[in-house]
Amino acid sequence: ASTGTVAATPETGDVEYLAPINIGGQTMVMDFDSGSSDLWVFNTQLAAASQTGHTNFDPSKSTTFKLMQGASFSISYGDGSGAAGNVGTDTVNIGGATVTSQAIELATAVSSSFVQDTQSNGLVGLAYSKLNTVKPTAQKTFFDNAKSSLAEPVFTADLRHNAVGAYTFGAIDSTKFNGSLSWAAVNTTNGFWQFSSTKFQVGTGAAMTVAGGQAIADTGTTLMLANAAVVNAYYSQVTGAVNNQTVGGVTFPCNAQLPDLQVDVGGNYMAVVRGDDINFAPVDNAGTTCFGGLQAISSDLQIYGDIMFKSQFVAFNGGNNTIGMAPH
Ligand SMILES: N[C@H]1[C@H](O)[C@@H](Sc2ccccc2)[C@@H]2OC[C@H]1O2
Repeated sequence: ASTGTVAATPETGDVEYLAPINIGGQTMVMDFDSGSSDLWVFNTQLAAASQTGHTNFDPSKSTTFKLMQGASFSISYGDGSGAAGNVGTDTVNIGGATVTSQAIELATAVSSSFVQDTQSNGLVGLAYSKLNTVKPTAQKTFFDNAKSSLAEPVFTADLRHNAVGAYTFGAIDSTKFNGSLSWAAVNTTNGFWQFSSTKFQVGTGAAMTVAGGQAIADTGTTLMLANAAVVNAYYSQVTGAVNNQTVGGVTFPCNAQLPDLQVDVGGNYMAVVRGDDINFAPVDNAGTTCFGGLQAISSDLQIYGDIMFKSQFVAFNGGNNTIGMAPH
């Protein structure tokens, strides 16, 4: 039984968290994404202009790479970005956890936001394999393939504000969080790490309820996207907060005192998201106006992204489909 741990390094401004994987002897720094289920890479098939600035996997240099005849992928993400291409298999090693025949999706087209993001050379999808986009046959995620050989059928995300954290496969390091993990049931119907989240509390204020509220834990989303009623209640407590359509969301004075936000996870745990972490980044050069890390989403499915992960250590249990959280 194996385990594997890799450093999770934030891009400047905590925009995303990157970690190295080894594919057929080549190290690729990747964006680990618990909100999708494709492992795709920048590679030597891409147009030269798209390859510029990236590490490009070269299948011809891997003695273990095999093309998957007739297979292709095409993925679109929540933010409108996307990638498409063909598919092969190779040995993938993430910090010591190894899968010998992992589907590697080789992009032949990627959207501009990926090309511009030169720190990232692809995504490692860690949601449920039912979301995988490979045709004619959907492929398993690295975690799904590795699960049976891991010491425990789990992976964990220990993401930090402006500091190096870790992704671990096969073990839960209890020195990385305070107290004990609170576990919630995962609803796997949509293929996400989805749980009920219906209760909220802004600072020490009154608790509020969003009937039927659901959320997903998504390491690939930078911010925290919650129900508009919750977001409005939160920013009603922040002097100078305005919904700034030009900038694309709520801003406030950078010196604002931001309350903590508590969100329930699975009905029996209130996860505290630190107010400081909800001050995401300045929008002006003078650094007087800041953009909120908590923003409204119109869909019923809330997306708890890196803003939440900076306050909460998260364990994903693929053995019993539960999600564990504890403050860190
Ligand atoms: N699960 C997330 C995914 O990882 C990113 S893909 C991505 C796009 C551009 C830059 C970096 C990553 C996208 O935003 C939210 C959702 O879709």
